[in-house]
Amino acid sequence: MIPVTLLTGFLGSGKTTLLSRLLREPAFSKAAVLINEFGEIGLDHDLVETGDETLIALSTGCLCCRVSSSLAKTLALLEARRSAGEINFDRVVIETSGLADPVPILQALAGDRMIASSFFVDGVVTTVDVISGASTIERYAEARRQVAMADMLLVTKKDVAEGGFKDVAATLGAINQTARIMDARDWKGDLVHQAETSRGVLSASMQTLSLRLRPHRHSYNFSTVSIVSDRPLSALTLPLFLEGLAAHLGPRLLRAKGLIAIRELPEQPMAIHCVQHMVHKPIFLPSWPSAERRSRIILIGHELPERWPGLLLEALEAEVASITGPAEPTMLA
Ligand SMILES: Nc1nc2c(ncn2[C@@H]2O[C@H](COP(=O)(O)OP(=O)(O)OP(=O)(O)O)[C@@H](O)[C@H]2O)c(=O)[nH]1
Repeated sequence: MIPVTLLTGFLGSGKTTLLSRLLREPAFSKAAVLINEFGEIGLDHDLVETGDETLIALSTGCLCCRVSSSLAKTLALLEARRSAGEINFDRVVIETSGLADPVPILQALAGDRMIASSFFVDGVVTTVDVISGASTIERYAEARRQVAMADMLLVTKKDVAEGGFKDVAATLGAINQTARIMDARDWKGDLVHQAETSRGVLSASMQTLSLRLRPHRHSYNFSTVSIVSDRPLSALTLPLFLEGLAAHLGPRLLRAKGLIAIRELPEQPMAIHCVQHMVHKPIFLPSWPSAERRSRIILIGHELPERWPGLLLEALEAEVASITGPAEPTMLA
């Protein structure tokens, strides 16, 4: 039986960062990884380093609403290829989208006979951001369900807000009395369930949860805006763009992330991240992770305007180029 770890947590709470670290731990060095993102275009699979054949981006869309059948098919295919000796993995990690409800995903895993005969869930790991975790839990039912279903609650970004841990831990403990709560940096990948007990424990917690919380339904009409540009952007444009977005969209913007081709450094894409009001420090990757070299920016939130974020980026880029020198012709989609 192959263990499956479900890695969940609200938008921007640190799932991909944790996963990248986890895959360097010996216990996870032969893990197959399935990544699901909310937007139309995915980025996370480009930000995680692992063997190409065992890193699979599940068709974008919310795993809990639309793609649980593709999850079952993907696991079945992985198992068939493993049995045929074509690929090698000894565990699976599923990173859900930040808006996913874990319950329908666990139900899909438990309800499929083929999956249940080859895989078992060894734990639900939920990341919670110490900066915005408590307010997110208050505002979004999705975040509460992710916390309620967890076996491990991993508090992230403690390095940025050391003092917030106790408060977040108290909020988490009030929702889930049985999960371990710890600093994400201290977790080495140990999990709780064994093959023999996994199904019973999980169905008991799913039942308890369904008594406590209303059935799965997203709390808002979440949407995404994708911006794709095939010419490099000026490094100066991006902070202006992110500030402009934050100022105009306020709490409706939950997440912005992107991989950007920078005019000044075209061989090293810049990864940008905004999580609610917080703009994280951009990081230059050493090289492009795949053949796709266009800049891609994804915004996730509710009541997002479809057109003007792209127009804003274009206008700011033109303005910056007028000061710093001309850029190549624009191609924003
Ligand atoms: N300082 C600090 N930053 C962190 C930590 N964990 C994650 N981040 C930053 O938070 C931002 C979002 O992290 P991700 O790992 O992409 O979050 P995610 O949960 O995978 O995001 P989605 O998949 O979009 O839901 C990035 O800029 C990370 O570098 C942490 O422990 N400390």
